[in-house]
Amino acid sequence: MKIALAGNPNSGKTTLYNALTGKQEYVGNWAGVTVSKKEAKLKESLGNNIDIVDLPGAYSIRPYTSEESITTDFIKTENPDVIINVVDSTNLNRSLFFTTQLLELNIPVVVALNKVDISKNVTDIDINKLEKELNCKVVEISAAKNEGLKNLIKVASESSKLKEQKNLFKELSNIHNEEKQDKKRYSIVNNIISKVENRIIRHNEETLEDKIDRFVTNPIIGTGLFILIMAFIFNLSINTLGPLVADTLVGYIENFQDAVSGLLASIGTSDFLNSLLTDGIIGGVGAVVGFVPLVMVLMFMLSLVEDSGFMARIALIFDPLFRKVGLSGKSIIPMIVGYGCSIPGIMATRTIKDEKQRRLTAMLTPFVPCGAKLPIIALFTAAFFPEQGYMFPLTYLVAFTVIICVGLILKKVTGADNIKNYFIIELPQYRIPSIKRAFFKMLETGKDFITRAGTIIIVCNTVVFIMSSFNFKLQLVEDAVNTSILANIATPFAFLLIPVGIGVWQLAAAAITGFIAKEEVVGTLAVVYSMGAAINSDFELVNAMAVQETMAITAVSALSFMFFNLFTPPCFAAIGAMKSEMKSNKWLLKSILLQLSVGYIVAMITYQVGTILVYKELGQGFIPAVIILALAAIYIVYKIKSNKVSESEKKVSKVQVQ
Ligand SMILES: Nc1nc2c(ncn2[C@@H]2O[C@H](COP(=O)(O)OP(=O)(O)OP(=O)(O)O)[C@@H](O)[C@H]2O)c(=O)[nH]1
Ligand SMILES: [Mg+2]
Repeated sequence: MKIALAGNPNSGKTTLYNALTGKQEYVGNWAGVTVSKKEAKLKESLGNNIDIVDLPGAYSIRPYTSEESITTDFIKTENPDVIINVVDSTNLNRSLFFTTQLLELNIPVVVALNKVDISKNVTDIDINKLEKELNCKVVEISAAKNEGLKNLIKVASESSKLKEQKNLFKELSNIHNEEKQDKKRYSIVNNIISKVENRIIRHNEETLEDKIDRFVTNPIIGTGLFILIMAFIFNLSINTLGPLVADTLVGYIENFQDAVSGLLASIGTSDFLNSLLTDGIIGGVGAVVGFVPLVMVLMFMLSLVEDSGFMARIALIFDPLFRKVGLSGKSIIPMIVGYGCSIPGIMATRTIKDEKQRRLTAMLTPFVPCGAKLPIIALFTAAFFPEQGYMFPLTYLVAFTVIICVGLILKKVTGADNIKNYFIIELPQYRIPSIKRAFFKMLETGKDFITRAGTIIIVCNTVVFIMSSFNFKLQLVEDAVNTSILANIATPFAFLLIPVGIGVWQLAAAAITGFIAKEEVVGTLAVVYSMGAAINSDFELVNAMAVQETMAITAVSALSFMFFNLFTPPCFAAIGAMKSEMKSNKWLLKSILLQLSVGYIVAMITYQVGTILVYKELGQGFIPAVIILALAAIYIVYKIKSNKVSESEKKVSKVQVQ
């Protein structure tokens, strides 16, 4: 038997799905979290041979956004045996519109009145009357508290056997004008509500929550609060709790490295094999894994903030700003999700209706520093700016500025400013965040990171180590690494990076491997500079002096290298996600070119301007840098001009048609 979970966004379908199947799918306290359907078996303790399908939230059977159409398509084509319509009981009024539509599909429907744990003190719903009005079973549950689930499954199984569920709303489908039909439907819903619901707190009464919201959604207070919370979170994960855990872990890794090295020496393996294993693999992977605790602490904290309902308010505050750059407030949700990993972030763009805005958001989302970029930021800020604790959060602020500036340029270049859109985000209820959920999310992030370290990073590091140990004649190059295969391949790229201030083959090699996986930037640096012990165990993140000495670049170059890695195209996997979401090779190519140029130019400006300001001299490749910048400026101006011309041509041709 197949049960589909359908309902409005944020009604708790995924929470129910997780409770029924034992899965840990992403639950967020805002609308539009689930963007593709998920399917799994019901837990044995609740029943046998039942498949549960979780669907993206929808307000209507007639789809308005691409993830809503997944829901409609699924229900129409896959014929589930029964639909559980998950309804947020604190918001019955809005939910029933969709319920009445589901009831017209000739598939048995059971209404699961969810969140009864919190709705009892705002509203009183007469279940029996509601069942009569809708002519379907209504079951009270709390997905979050695991209440009423057994009964729900029992009722759903019984209902699935119903051959015919008499539909009380047939007359509606006879109204062919959509607008009229919707109006009629609203009036029917309102009529039902007036009979079954007795709200203790009326919709138009100001609750405590409303009062808090008036305060929090004030742009200045909200932004200030956001910055404070973020600063606290960053501080905790980068300066205190994170390093404390990282320290212990790095201690273990170092002991392991020594043990393996001792063991190999006692067996008498060759020097090369010994150093491949200890420096190349354990050292390189260890350099990456050492940062996992930071990422985990960060994810834990962000998940708590998300769950409290605060992030949805932030989206609302930033809406006007995002709108100015041709995006919508909805664009901020992919970007918040993108903190963890760009891939789900890019997928979350599906909730954006307008195709162009959707693609633009997918283009910009990878500029948000994802979890895999965190080791790069942590390493470089800690090694080159050990006294300037603000450098870490500042990096995120730079990323935000880059997004806004690039968005603005894109808007001018593509003419996306002509799009009118309305931002509807439901403000979810505030609540005490779930430690358990945050904990699971943290574990999952850690697991992902370690899995990647154990697969792709090991492979990359082995290849990098071998390539940096041999020359093209396959001779070991021991002391003259500058003649290694890796050095030979990376040198031409390093040449291109001279105006960026990072024209050394080691850095070029690290940046190239970063396209495979961003963690590998740190992994490669650990190999090419043999600095497995970059993260030391003396209660500070990295051994700043040691790193500065081995890398021998200026602080300004280090910053430029960091920006280059943050803003050039993301890893292969994220590029794949961009490809599948944009559904156009032309757009994909444009995005990659855009990201390459943005990364290059931001890093170049940082280096050239920084060198003049800090060291009072001209940076390397100053002249080429000026030329590149001038060309870029000319190109942008040209594009904007030609866009304006084509806009006015369009207007002219419209007039002619009329
Ligand atoms: N108090 C309470 N909160 C709940 C309950 N069920 C779900 N929630 C919360 O409601 C919010 C939305 O839950 P989700 O399961 O992500 O909602 P969804 O319907 O899958 O949302 P979309 O995927 O956006 O369509 C989360 O913050 C949940 O923790 C419940 O029974 N009680
Ligand atoms: Mg969901």
